[in-house]
Amino acid sequence: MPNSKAEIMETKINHLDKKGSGRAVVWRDTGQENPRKLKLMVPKTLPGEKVRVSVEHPEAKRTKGALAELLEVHPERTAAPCPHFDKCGGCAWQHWQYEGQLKQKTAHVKDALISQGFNPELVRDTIGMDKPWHYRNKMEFTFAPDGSMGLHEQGNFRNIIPLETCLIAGEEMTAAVMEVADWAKEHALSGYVKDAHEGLLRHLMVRQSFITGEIMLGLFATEGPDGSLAAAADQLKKRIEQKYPQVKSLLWLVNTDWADRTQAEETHLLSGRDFIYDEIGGYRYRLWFDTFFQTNPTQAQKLIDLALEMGQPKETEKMLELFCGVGTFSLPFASKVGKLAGIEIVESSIESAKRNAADNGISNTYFLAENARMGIDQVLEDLGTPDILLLDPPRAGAGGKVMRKIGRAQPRRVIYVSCNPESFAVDVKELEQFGYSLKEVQPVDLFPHTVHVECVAQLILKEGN
Ligand SMILES: C[S@@+](CC[C@H](N)C(=O)[O-])C[C@H]1O[C@@H](n2cnc3c(N)ncnc32)[C@H](O)[C@@H]1O
Repeated sequence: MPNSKAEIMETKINHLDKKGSGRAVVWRDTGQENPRKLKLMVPKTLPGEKVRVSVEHPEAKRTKGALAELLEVHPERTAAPCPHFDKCGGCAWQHWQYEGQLKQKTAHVKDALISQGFNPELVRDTIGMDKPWHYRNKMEFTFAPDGSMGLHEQGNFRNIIPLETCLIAGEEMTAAVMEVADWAKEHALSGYVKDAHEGLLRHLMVRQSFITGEIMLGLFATEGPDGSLAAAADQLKKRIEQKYPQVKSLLWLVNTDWADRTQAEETHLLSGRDFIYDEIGGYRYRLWFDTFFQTNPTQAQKLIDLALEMGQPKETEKMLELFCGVGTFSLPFASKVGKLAGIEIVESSIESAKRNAADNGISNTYFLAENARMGIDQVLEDLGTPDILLLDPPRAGAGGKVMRKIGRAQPRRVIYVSCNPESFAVDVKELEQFGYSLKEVQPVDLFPHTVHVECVAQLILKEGN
């Protein structure tokens, strides 16, 4: 229901924040001697746009405004093609022509480097996608209390928008997901209610290999598929097997935890095997439901190619890789260097990395399940000074301690793959004191229509070090 206290205000969008929403300032006349400053966050707007905004809490110092009318329009504004765009929290920028999004991502990386005193000329233009739609090979949908399924509403995480389509998910995946949604509706199965900690269905995870075509469906529920649920589960199995033969793994996963994560205490295999095969760069990978794998395989291939181009691996060289996951960068590099050691904190990913190396006939690798900060000393002792060091840390970055250990180890070339320009800039700054210079930074767009940007960067040890 619209708030009767809501005020309509006119303002101009100054800039975009980290989540891709417009930011503006309004000086409100409150009848007092001085007007009051109100900082506004206005989603789905673009820099420079003049807008009329509806503000539900005008008395606050900072709050959110809903776009009511566009008075002056950004030249790169376009009609968002997805019917869910206005509400869905999945995409921030479908209303911005793709070229504009890419320019913004390049500027974001440059700003992060400038903040640490680097030359922004080192940053190349962001590499985009030829077709920036249906690029995601993995999605997680949530069940609402009434058993309908969809994506979280922007700014109102508890609200679920029932799914009709998703323009960033692989098309075949969405069709299989809709089949599960119909099945849940026909059996009148309840969705989980977080506050009351009751209800049955929580999430549906879907992943597909765009190369092998294999699909995995993982249904997260608070009870197992037995007793009163056995018949419904059996029907789901038959339905999926008949209509979607490309689903090679259908899992019923039990999660009774209060935490709303896609984790499982019990795994029940309804159909197929408990993993699917995927491929990237000609290497084959087994993916279980909880395996981290690059979600945009087309662009991930570009990251790998860039890392190889910058790293120039040679047969006689030794390499150390930190945060190696299941080996997405390790396998292509291992086939070019003499020896490769990889460190990763998640034990199951390291088990996968070992198996993936073996499945692909690669035998010059050594993988260690350990925190990078601790594991690096151990591996350096065995390996000696690596010629190449590649790191691909999570969003928080590698951190000062790890970076200083890298600096002291003195590898000749460092390749940094990053998903967060800010933590990347802080991390690489640490290496300057050890004689490294940043050579180039190549942003790559792995998540079109969102604010995220990845980078591959090369640092080299200056002569005389
Ligand atoms: C951005 S992912 C990169 C994975 C891999 N390079 C890939 O492309 O699949 C970051 C990885 O770092 C791992 N990780 C997070 N914290 C870590 C730590 N302290 N030490 C080692 N690995 C860590 C995560 O489990 C994850 O696999």
